[in-house]
Amino acid sequence: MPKECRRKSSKDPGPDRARSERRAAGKPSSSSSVCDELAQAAALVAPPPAMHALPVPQVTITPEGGGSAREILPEDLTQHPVDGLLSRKLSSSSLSSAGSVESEDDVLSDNETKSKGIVTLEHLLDTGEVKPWWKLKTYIRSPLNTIYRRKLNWVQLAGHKGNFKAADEGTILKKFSENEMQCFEKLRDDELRPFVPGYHGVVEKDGESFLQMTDLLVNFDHPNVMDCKMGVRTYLEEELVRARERPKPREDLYRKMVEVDEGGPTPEEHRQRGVTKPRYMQWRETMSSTNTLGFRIEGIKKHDGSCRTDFKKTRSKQDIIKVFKDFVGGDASIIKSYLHRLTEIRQTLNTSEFFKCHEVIGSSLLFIHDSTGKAQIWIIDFGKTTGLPEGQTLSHDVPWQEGNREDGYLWGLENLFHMLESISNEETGCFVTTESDL
Ligand SMILES: O=P(O)(O)O[C@H]1[C@H](O)[C@@H](OP(=O)(O)O)[C@H](OP(=O)(O)O)[C@@H](OP(=O)(O)O)[C@H]1O
Ligand SMILES: Nc1ncnc2c1ncn2[C@@H]1O[C@H](COP(=O)(O)OP(=O)(O)O)[C@@H](O)[C@H]1O
Repeated sequence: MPKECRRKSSKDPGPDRARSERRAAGKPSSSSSVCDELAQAAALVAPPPAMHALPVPQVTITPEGGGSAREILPEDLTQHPVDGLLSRKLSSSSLSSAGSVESEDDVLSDNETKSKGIVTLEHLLDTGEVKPWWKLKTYIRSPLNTIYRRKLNWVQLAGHKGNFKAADEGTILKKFSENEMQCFEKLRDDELRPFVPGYHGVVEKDGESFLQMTDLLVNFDHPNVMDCKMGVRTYLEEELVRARERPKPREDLYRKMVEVDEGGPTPEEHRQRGVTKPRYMQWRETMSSTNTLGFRIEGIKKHDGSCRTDFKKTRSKQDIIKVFKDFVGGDASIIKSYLHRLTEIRQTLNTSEFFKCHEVIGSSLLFIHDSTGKAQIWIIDFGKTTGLPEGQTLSHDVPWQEGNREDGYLWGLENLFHMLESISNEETGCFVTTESDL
């Protein structure tokens, strides 16, 4: 897949390229136009079967995005990085929530590139309409615009910092990605439409392009949010090929690996102080439940404002069940609602034309519920979801082998479903939830 098909700001085509691509496609571009183990260096192996926030890292979402990762260039190296060989390992995502106006001074920032908590989004669009503050749930428009810039408190438990902006009420802006835009456009006519965020087109602001979409948290009151990244693989086959042909060990990924597991890098990688992207992603997959269950927990934000993103080593079924139970506060009815929604999603995925002919990599299921009992699950993040060549389809539930482009999405969904089902059964004593109950 070409570089422009990727979602992160650092890999995206950039505003100029994006603009000219849209121009070429005859699309409008005015600001009003509704216009991301332990592998030795060895061969690949198929995978086995209004916030009262507690202290969490705060960051300011800026148009520039997070810091860019420095790749170690071949000229930096004295030795060939990983002998051109790669093995299996794994990757992440993000979360959001409603909030209030803050002054510029209230906003903290840090140096990480990955978001892991409550963030403050800068408001980019202004319709000029002013509503009384008591009518505004998601954010408050301050009349003292010159003193306070409108900001939206949000929770982004994973994914890249700088990827989101606040927009008109009920919507958010995500940094433009050609790939994700194409997915949203195709999803408009697909059966999956009710399960993905509403797409409102591309918006250009201050020389940058964004995808405008519905803020899924807007109708929740102090929502609990969980991001589960789906699938057995979190990187594209092309990333593997590229790393094999031209390995670029990265120091930032090496550091992230060492932070979790000092023994993660091979002696060679320790010497280089760098690991390649697929190597890192495969390692992440193996450390977490991606390889063994086809999904993993990325982050959680609870109604009390507390956030957790330390799930890199959450791998066993028991640990995941514990996290889910804590997430729903032991409320069996929430689990039942989630099971119901998962059943609908599963049924729809089985008939969706879009799903049939796309490799779905790095996409997440966003679980949201609040104290009213409302519980929803949404399919988000299509930055690395890629169309297959004409006539090719995927089954999404067979093991991945390089070249078959399988993603293990349905296998993961099945495992996730059964895990929630087992919680439901436990929570309700001898009551057994079956599909006909849902
Ligand atoms: O979760 P951690 O361990 O921080 O690793 C991250 C996630 O896997 C990101 O995926 P996501 O955005 O889905 O969370 C991925 O971005 P891509 O999705 O672009 O692959 C990052 O790659 P780099 O951005 O290349 O560092 C990778 O460093
Ligand atoms: N439409 C949305 N409504 C509410 N929150 C969202 C929406 N889209 C994304 N998010 C939040 O932002 C996070 C990052 O989204 P994602 O699309 O995965 O970004 P990235 O491409 O940077 O990984 C998600 O985990 C979720 O919390």
